[in-house]
Amino acid sequence: MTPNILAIDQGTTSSRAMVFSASGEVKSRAQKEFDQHFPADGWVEHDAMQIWQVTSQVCRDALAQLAGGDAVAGIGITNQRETTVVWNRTSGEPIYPAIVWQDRRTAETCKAMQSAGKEPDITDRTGLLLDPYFSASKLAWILDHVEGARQQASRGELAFGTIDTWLIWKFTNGKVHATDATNASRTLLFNIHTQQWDDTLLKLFNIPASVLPEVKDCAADFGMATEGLAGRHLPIAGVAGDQHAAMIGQGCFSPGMIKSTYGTGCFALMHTGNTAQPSSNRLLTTTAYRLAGVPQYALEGSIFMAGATVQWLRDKLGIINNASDTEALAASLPSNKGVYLVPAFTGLGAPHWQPDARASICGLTRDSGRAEIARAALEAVCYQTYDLLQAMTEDAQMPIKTLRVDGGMIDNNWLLQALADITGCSAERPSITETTAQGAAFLAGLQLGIYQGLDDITDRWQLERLAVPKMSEAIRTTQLNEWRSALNKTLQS
Ligand SMILES: Nc1ncnc2c1ncn2[C@@H]1O[C@H](COP(=O)(O)OP(=O)(O)O)[C@@H](O)[C@H]1O
Ligand SMILES: O=P(O)(O)OC[C@H](O)CO
Repeated sequence: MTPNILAIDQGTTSSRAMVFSASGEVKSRAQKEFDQHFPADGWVEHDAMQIWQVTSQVCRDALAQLAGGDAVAGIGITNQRETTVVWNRTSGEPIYPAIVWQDRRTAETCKAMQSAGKEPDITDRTGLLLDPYFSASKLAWILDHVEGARQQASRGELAFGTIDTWLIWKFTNGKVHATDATNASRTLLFNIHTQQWDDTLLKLFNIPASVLPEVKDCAADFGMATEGLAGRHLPIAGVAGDQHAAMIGQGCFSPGMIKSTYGTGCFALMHTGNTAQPSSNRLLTTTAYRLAGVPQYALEGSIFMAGATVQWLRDKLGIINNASDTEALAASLPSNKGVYLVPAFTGLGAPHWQPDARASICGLTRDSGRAEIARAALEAVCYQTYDLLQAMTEDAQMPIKTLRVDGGMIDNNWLLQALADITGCSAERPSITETTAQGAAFLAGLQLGIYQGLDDITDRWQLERLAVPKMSEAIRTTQLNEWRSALNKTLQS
């Protein structure tokens, strides 16, 4: 019997379930969006119960599409990271909506802690910055704002989790309260060097240890899923945050390998080996993955608006009908004609971390039209990637070995080539671009003995298209200088 694996990719806007065969082909898939709630300026919430219902529904749908003889050996879970859920251990009901990673309600708390000089020590322990993005201040907010929550927590009645932990709890009917080392690494409560919850950080954020889940390897026994699967019982055997799972799916297992995902935003991670490399460029240091108790580390940089800028062209400017229209528009021009779009719509992420910066378009003339703007939107992603790669190679003190790309935006062949041209680095697109779900399936497969080790996974990675840099050095330098000038104007305004 061929063993298949059910991979769950619980993202920010939708839940996906995909069944992969042992050789890595997609046998079935189902996807469903869920509601986004914006109750106040800068607040973003999800209904954790709805996430559970939608996620278990897509699992049932993907399983129902399988042929009668298709056996499923187990489940891998990957998820939007940092999003924070607190629930009652007895009722299994959340005590407050999930506070999403994008939520900024704790900005003032973080600023006050920064002013009190707390950030350097926190960064040393966690590899992260003192920012509302991460879970700790969100968790403290829930405990402080839901009536009676602190008392319930002190009686051991509450559980905290990121979305992986919440789903594991629901699938196992409250039998397992666990997370993996990558998700734990995004909470600001986990020491990435000792790979344990850190008492100093718990004290600093006023978090009782009683709410925390057990931290396991990415390939481990996370219990038996007995709920939500229409009567099936399947072991949960692999868990990783989505960007970390994409590293696994892209086979980035040695220092200098980078995976960069271009969806709504862009997240680039560079493997840096078995020591956590601190950043002097305000990149994040994080656990890339942990197998058999041994952590591997990565440097991470994020761009807030990648495909989201293309959505803006479609939904707000109305200059394209579909995201894919940008490809022909960009290709229709012989050059960018000096037009640059700095997509700081929600501030700028790494390495700038300027939450108050706002977007701009520079270099417009009477002659400029939709093609110039569409091209500038695509090029912006390439310049920002260049900036991240520069910061990464400087921090890691190692050259780039490979740049593997994925995500919905990278279907765009013009963008793929521009990425190689502007970064000066060959960009590799794999045949299966659902690398996040595939990574979760690989992790479960490792635990279940379907794969014997990482070499098995490396062997399964297949190149679909390679973009080699072709742009002349002179044009590249000019464009990078003009980008820098547009960026500086934006940062100074
Ligand atoms: N051919 C294309 N060219 C440019 N952008 C695209 C293209 N196809 C999709 N996108 C963009 O990619 C994003 C969708 O990618 P996806 O990986 O599904 O994102 P996410 O997982 O973050 O929801 C959208 O923001 C869309 O605008
Ligand atoms: O759900 P995505 O793909 O937008 O990813 C979200 C990230 O994990 C947030 O850190």
